[in-house]
Amino acid sequence: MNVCVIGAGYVGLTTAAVLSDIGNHVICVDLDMKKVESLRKGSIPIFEPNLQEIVLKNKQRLSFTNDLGTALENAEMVIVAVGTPPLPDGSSNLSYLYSAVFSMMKYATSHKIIMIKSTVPPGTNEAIYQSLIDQGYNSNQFTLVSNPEFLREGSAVYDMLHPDRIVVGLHEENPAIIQKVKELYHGIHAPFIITNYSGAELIKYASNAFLATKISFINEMARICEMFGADITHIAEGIGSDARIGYSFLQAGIGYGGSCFPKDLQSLSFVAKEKNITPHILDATQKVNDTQMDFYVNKIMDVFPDLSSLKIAMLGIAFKADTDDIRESRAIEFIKKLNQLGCTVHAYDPKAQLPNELTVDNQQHPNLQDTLKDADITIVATGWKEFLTMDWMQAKQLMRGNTIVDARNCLDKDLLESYGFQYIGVGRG
Ligand SMILES: NC(=O)C1=CN([C@@H]2O[C@H](COP(=O)(O)OP(=O)(O)OC[C@H]3O[C@@H](n4cnc5c(N)ncnc54)[C@H](O)[C@@H]3O)[C@@H](O)[C@H]2O)C=CC1
Ligand SMILES: O=C(O)[C@H]1O[C@H](OP(=O)(O)OP(=O)(O)OC[C@H]2O[C@@H](n3ccc(=O)[nH]c3=O)[C@H](O)[C@@H]2O)[C@H](O)[C@@H](O)[C@@H]1O
Repeated sequence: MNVCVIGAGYVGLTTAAVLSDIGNHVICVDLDMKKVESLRKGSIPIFEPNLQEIVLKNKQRLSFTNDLGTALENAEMVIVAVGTPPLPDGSSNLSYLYSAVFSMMKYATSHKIIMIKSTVPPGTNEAIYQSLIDQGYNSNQFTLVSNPEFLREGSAVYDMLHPDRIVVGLHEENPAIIQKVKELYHGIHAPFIITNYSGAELIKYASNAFLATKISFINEMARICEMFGADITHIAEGIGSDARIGYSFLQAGIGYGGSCFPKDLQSLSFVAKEKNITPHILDATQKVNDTQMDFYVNKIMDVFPDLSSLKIAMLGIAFKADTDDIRESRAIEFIKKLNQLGCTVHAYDPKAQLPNELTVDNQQHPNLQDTLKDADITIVATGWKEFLTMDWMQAKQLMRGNTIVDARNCLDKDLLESYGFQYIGVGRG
C-alpha cells in the first residue's frame, strides 16, 4: 500500500520503517528540515535499537520529505504520528495534530484514509471528524481511523513487529476500512480489536494508566517493606507469579518518567475531572510517583545530612535504558534536586545528553571511569546493561566513598555489600 506518515519522531519514524519493511511504500514527512536532511542521508536522529538498520535496509520503499504535497500524491493512507505534549494545566496540546490533519486535507486530491496514531484524549477523533465535516469535507474525501500505538522506546522496532493487539477505532461499522488496515499490517500477527473512536482512545490511555499504576503500587509496597524488613524484589516475585498479576512493571525504584506515562495520566485525569469524575486511582498513582524522589533523597540525607561538599556520580540520564530520550527523565529530576541541595553532579549515559541548562552546575563525562573518579556517592538512575554488568570492584577503587544508591533496584545488593559498599535501594529489607 502507498502510505504517508506525518511526523518522523520515535513513533512516526518507527512506523514508517516497519511498514516499509513489511512491504508498503512509505513517504515520511516532517516539518523539521534538519531531521529530514539527516534521514535522507541514512542517519537516524534518535537512538533506537535496530531502527538505523531497518531504515537503510528498506530505502527502496522508504523516503523522507518536508513537502506534504509530494508526500500525499500517491498515498492511500495517511498516518498521523505528531506529538501531543502536555499543556501547563495537564491537558493535551492537540495543535500539532489539528494542524497536520487540516493541512493534509488541503493538499489531498483523492480519498484518504486518515489514521490517527498519536495518543489523544477521548473525544478527539470524534471532534476531528466533526470539524472536517463542518469544513465541508465528506466521506468521499476521507475516512478517519483511530489506531493508537503501544510500542516502548528502546524496543520500538520489535514492539511494532510483535504487537499484543492492533486497536482500530471507527466512526461507524466499516468492513472495507478494516480490510485496508489489515492489508497495511499484512505479515504482523496480532489480534484486532475493533471499537469506536473513544473506545480506541481509552484503550490506549487505560493501558498506560494501568502500567503506571502497577509501578506506583510496587513503589508504595517498597516503602511499606522498609518498615518491616522485607525485600520488595521478593514481594514482586511472589505476587508476579500469580498469573492474574504477572511479573512485568513491578520493578520498584525512583518512579516512572518518559514522554508518555506522566503526560497521559495527567491528560486522562484532566478529561475525567472535566466530566465531574474524580479519578482517585489516577491521582494516587501520580502522587506516589511525584513523592518517590523525595523518598530516595531523604534516605541519602539520613546518611549524609550535608550533601553540599560531596561529589555525586549519576549513572544514567535517559528516562530509561536503551534510549537517548530525556523527556520527563527521573534522572534529570534527581540531578535538579541534588543541585538544589548544593551538590554538583557528574553524569554519564551511554546515549543521552544532559540538557544545556544543567551543564552549568554539573558535568557530563564520556566514560564511567571519569564519572566515578573520587565520587562520594554513586547513583544508578537508569538500568543500562553497562551499569548492571560493570566491574563494581574496580568502581570502588575509583570512588572516594563507598555508597551506592540503586534508584532502579537493578543491582545485586548482596554482591555490592560483599565488596564493602553501603547499598541504598528502596524496600530492600
Ligand atoms: N514515544 C513513544 O514511545 C510513544 C509515543 N506515542 C504517542 O505518539 C505521538 C508522537 O510521539 P513521539 O514520536 O514520541 O513524538 P516526537 O516528538 O518524537 O515526534 C513528533 C514529530 O512530529 C513532527 N511534527 C509535528 N507537527 C508536524 C506536522 N504538522 N507535519 C509534519 N511533522 C510534524 C515533529 O517535528 C516531530 O519530529 C504522541 O502522541 C505520543 O504520545 C505513542 C506510543 C509510544
Ligand atoms: O505511550 C507510550 O509512549 C508508551 O509508554 C510506555 O513505554 P515507554 O514510556 O517507552 O517506557 P516503559 O518501558 O513503559 O517505561 C516507562 C517508565 O516506567 C519506568 N518503569 C518501568 C517498569 C517498571 O517495572 N518500573 C519502572 O519504574 C521506566 O524506568 C520508565 O521511566 C508503555 O510501556 C508503552 O506501551 C506505550 O506505548
